Amino acid sequence: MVYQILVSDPLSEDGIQPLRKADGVEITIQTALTPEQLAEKIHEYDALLVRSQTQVTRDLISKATNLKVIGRAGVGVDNIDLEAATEFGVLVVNAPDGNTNSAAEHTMAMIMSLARNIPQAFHALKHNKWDRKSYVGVELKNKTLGVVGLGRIGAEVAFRAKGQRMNVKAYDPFLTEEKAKKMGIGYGTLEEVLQSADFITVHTPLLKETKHLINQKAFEQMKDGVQIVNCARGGIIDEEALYQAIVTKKVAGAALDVFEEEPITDHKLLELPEVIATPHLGASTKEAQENVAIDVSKDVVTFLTGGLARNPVNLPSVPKEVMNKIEPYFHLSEKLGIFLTNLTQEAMEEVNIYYAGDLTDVEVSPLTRNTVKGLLKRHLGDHVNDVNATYLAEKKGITINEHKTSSSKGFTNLLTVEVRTNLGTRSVAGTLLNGLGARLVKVDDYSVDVIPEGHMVFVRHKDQPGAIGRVGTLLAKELVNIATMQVGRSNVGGDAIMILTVDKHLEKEGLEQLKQLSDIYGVTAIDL
Ligand SMILES: NC(=O)C1=CN([C@@H]2O[C@H](COP(=O)(O)OP(=O)(O)OC[C@H]3O[C@@H](n4cnc5c(N)ncnc54)[C@H](O)[C@@H]3O)[C@@H](O)[C@H]2O)C=CC1
Ligand SMILES: O=C(O)C(=O)COP(=O)(O)O
Repeated sequence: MVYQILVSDPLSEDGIQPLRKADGVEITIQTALTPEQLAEKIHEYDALLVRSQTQVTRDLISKATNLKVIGRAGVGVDNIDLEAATEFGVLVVNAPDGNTNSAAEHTMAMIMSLARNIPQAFHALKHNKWDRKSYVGVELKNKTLGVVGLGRIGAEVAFRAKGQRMNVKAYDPFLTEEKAKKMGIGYGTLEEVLQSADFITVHTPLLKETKHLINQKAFEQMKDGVQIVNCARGGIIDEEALYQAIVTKKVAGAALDVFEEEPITDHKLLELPEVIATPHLGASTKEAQENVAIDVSKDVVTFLTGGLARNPVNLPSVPKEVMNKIEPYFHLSEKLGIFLTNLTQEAMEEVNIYYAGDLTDVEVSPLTRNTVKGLLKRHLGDHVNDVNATYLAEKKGITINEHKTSSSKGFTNLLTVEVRTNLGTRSVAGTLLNGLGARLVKVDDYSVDVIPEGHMVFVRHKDQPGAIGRVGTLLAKELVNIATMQVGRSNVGGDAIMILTVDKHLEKEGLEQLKQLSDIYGVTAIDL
């Protein structure tokens, strides 16, 4: 299998070497496609690599029938419809660390350019004007820099601003007073930061909650003559409100690397002498581009070839040590889901997954997703994967609950899956036996010992002499060879079950004949 990868934005050639060197992948670089051209050819690709230009919309993703992964060579994923990607089972990975330094340096360059009017003075000089009077600046020393969003880039900017002898005051929902103290910076609410800063720089992602975070009301709270920097995302600052704040002299200057709409050349903010700007250059350094392209290329290849991506955006990332512990259970968890979904004829309302024994002290959410994938596959097919399994379950109104329990029933590890429908509850439990592999150990209330593999026939019957023989005889007549058989009963003469593993899939006709046998309550063919 050769995976087809499309690179639709300019990526560093040195950075995509991991892709070029990988076996089983073929790269196509086409960075000038119109949205329509991209939509037309996207179905040919297994992976798409982008920066911030390509708009990866729901419509595009819905046409990408072979797409498995979208790699964003950079941080911001606001150009990718994450909900659609998740729904269609497409993993999104980004490269969150590779351009932090460049973005922080660019922010500092913008702050210093603003403070000393460097772009304006240069522009005048280029136009033969030796003007020293108009471009008197301000020092950074002892001024307060308000940092809104103290993540990777915000923190690097804060660190550098301290080097300029600035006082730094930051607001971030995850920032505590203690952490701020350790970093040697001030801590405040958004309002306190806005009120006290001489320069304000934003470093949040663009989210519903951060759209127009800096709006007219925010400008009103600021000091007169404040200077504003946005090297994060257009839209965090309300451009109309910024324009008004500049023309009314509330804001003395603004440095913008990003805009609500990009690319843009004729914007009324660009006509103001107080505004300096760059065309989204924060991450445009040789080093950053190489870093992000390497990171994202590695993740895309790893994921396509069955590995675990380091920087998933629409899946929680799982540390390697945790993955090593839970990986052996993956096979079992999916099989339990598939087995149980075959026993469940009615619509699932609730799924409870119980982890016991060795599984109580590790992060098990990847196993939960895998079990849910197994549960949904029968009706939704291969369209269900680890990315969209829990999302699709929730969309179908199925509640998924994960429980850790001390009741491991004597097994060193035990995974129990229980499905509730309007008719009651069905459950199946499995364990991983040291050196022997996976086993089904319980179906509803019956204890069993079955390898969850291959073709199976699950029979519910009355515990009567001859019931087992009749099933065996009929299967022999259908030329279905029985490999193993497990029986269990509630009490003598009561309800009982048989789990047969057989050498081939039991066809519908054979199934119907089995159901007609006396003392048989139900028969299900299960292919694991
Ligand atoms: N201009 C450019 O070329 C570049 C722009 N960026 C942009 O910079 C931004 C920050 O990137 P990173 O620092 O890597 O991300 P990050 O995820 O490390 O940091 C973002 C921080 O914003 C905080 N935050 C979220 N909502 C907030 C709110 N309402 N108020 C205050 N803080 C809030 C988060 O808690 C987090 O600490 C992103 O929007 C990214 O796309 C990143 C690289 C280059
Ligand atoms: O990483 C980010 O979020 C950036 O904004 C960089 O964007 P770019 O890859 O330069 O189009």
